[in-house]
Amino acid sequence: MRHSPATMDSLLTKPAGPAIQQTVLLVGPQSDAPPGLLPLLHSLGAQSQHADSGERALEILVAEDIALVLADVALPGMDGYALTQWIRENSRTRHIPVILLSNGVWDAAAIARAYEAGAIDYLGRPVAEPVLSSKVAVLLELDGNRRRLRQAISHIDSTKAYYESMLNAAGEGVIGLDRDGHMRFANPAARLMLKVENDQLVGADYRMFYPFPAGDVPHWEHTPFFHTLRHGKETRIEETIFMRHDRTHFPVSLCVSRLAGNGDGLVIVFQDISQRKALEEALRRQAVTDPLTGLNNRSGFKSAFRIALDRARRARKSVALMFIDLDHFKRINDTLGHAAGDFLLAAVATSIRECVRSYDIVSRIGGDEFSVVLDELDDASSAAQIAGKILTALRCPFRLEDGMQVTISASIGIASFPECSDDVDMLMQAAGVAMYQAKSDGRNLYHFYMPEMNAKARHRLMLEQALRVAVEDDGFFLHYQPQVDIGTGRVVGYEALLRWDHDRIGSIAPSTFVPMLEETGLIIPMGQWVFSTGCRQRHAWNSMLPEQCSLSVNLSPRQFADKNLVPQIQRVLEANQLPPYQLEIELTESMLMSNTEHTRNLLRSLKDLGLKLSVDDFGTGYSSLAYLKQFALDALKIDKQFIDHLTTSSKDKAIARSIIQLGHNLGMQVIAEGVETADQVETLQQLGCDVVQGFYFGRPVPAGEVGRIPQAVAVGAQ
Ligand SMILES: Nc1nc2c(ncn2[C@@H]2O[C@H](COP(=O)(O)OP(=O)(O)OP(=O)(O)O)[C@@H](O)[C@H]2O)c(=O)[nH]1
Repeated sequence: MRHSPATMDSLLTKPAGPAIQQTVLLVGPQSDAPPGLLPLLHSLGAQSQHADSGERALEILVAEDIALVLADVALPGMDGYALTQWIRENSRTRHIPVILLSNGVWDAAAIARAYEAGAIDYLGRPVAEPVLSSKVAVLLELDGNRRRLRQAISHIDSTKAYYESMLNAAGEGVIGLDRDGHMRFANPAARLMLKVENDQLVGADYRMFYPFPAGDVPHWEHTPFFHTLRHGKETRIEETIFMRHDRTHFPVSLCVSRLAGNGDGLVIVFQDISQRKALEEALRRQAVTDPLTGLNNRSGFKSAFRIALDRARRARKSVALMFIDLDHFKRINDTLGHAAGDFLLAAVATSIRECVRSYDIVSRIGGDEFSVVLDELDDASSAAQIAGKILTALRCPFRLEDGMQVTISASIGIASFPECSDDVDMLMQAAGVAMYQAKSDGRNLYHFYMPEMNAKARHRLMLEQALRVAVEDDGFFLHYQPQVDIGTGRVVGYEALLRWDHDRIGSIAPSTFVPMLEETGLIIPMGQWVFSTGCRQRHAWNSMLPEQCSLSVNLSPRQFADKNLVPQIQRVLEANQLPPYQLEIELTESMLMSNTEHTRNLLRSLKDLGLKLSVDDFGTGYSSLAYLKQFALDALKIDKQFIDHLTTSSKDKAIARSIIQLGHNLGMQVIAEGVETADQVETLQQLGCDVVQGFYFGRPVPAGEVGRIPQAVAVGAQ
């Protein structure tokens, strides 16, 4: 280790440790101490020890730290020469200066003998006090310097050991570079990370660990290290690459500082950040991957889609975005459980993957929503082929973990670049709109986005929002339409019909808002409202209407599936003291078709309550009639579409006749809906229909106007 002279000087002049204690050993007769010596020692801060023989002197020399020996030549036993020689030959004492004293004459032979033995000087007795003083003072000063130097070296050694142990223990790699970029030092951590031995490293230049792309090796002066050297400013590099001795690379973060002191070199402290980077990468991957299917998640999809669009833009190719939403997936979860749902989602992911090319981007962007980006298409219409292929693949039964087979379908919306838009979000929105169109057109379909869909979608969104407001703010009301006994002309019932008038749009058709209520689930609170409002109203009419006159209320599929339906109806009946036969529930064929335990239990419970049950829109749904014998139903309602052309179409007439006969044969009443003319009434009379309902007898009216409806009318040509 090199030190500047200034540093060395300060080490020598400023004692680094405790004050120096010097002892002078006088060997000879006690009374022969040279005059003035003891006061001199006192003035120099030194002390004395006395030995009257050479052997005793040896004991003291071994035991104590002596600064100077003044020994008589003539001693009992071992003489001064022998003592001096021993001192010189002993490693512990060889540095101690010895001055020999003699009462005799110092002739040439004696002087030669003294020097040969290792004495530093000789004096004859009587000793001249000034001579002795000057020699002792000089020798003690030299000894003092030696001791201070020894202290300083020991201090440096312990400081060095301290820093070395810190460097050795440090987890960070520490490399020392000289001003030309040559390595001077590397701590064990640096050597371990660089996989290099100390002797291979020291003297090698910075390129050993700091790689550059081939052909672009900057001169030392263009490195960040040299920059630090020149400007003295610490440089931190959050991420760069270092090279191991085996030429493999690894990422590091580092800090370069100029060495303190003469600034002749640099110290680089670095950390291997491979683990941190791997963790970051894992987190990044997690952030873009859907753990269930291993596909991109929504955010992974968006960035991959963005890249695909940029590429297509440059290559002037088309990109098609498909939005795939499974149909009625909720049912799978509800009936088979969430775990089966998850299993199916993973199987669907695999199935979709198998329908596309390996480089097409497949993602799961939500619960049961997938997307496919068909990259670099020559023509967007080939997306149609792939959509068809996906629909077919998804229609194939999937086998679940327990061996059970399930069949599903999907609805697909397709939007293409550049036709629809060149913006990621707009394309996603367009594909979503097209997908909803496919859903509302019956599902298991694909649709390409068309601009007019957007307006429709916006309109629908607006309506949906208005619908929510109306549900909360009591924006709905009921109208009541009379049902007339075709034989007597008496009003035998009223059908409660839900109505909605929007402030700005005006009256909105039930065919528009009822499916929306159903889809949004708002039908549950609305259905409840219809029951309680209708029943309250029916109760209020008690004095005005005959006791047998019933109120019919339509039930939606969601209400039908609602477990709370029966207790709710029961509560409403009780709250309004309504006898159950005054309430008729209108069901649709599709509800009755699902011959599940739930359906059977529900219908049984409704019947047990004493309610009347009728089948609405009969003849428009499924062709199976098996359910008619399964359940105890009270009435069939012939759909308006068979009534409209009843008098002109022999087929419609035949259908109406068949329905009436079927109903009667099964012990049910038959009600004709949408009756608008006297001819229709007459025909229905001829066919034996029981009850008629339609504009001919009265439009649906608010509750307040029901009182004005005559309770008996003339029916047809009686
Ligand atoms: N098993 C499972 N189900 C999920 C997951 N994420 C969402 N879902 C369910 O997927 C269903 C998605 O339903 P929707 O798409 O709204 O409706 P749907 O029943 O598919 O009906 P349509 O889309 O109108 O044909 C909901 O019931 C969600 O609870 C999931 O990670 N695992």
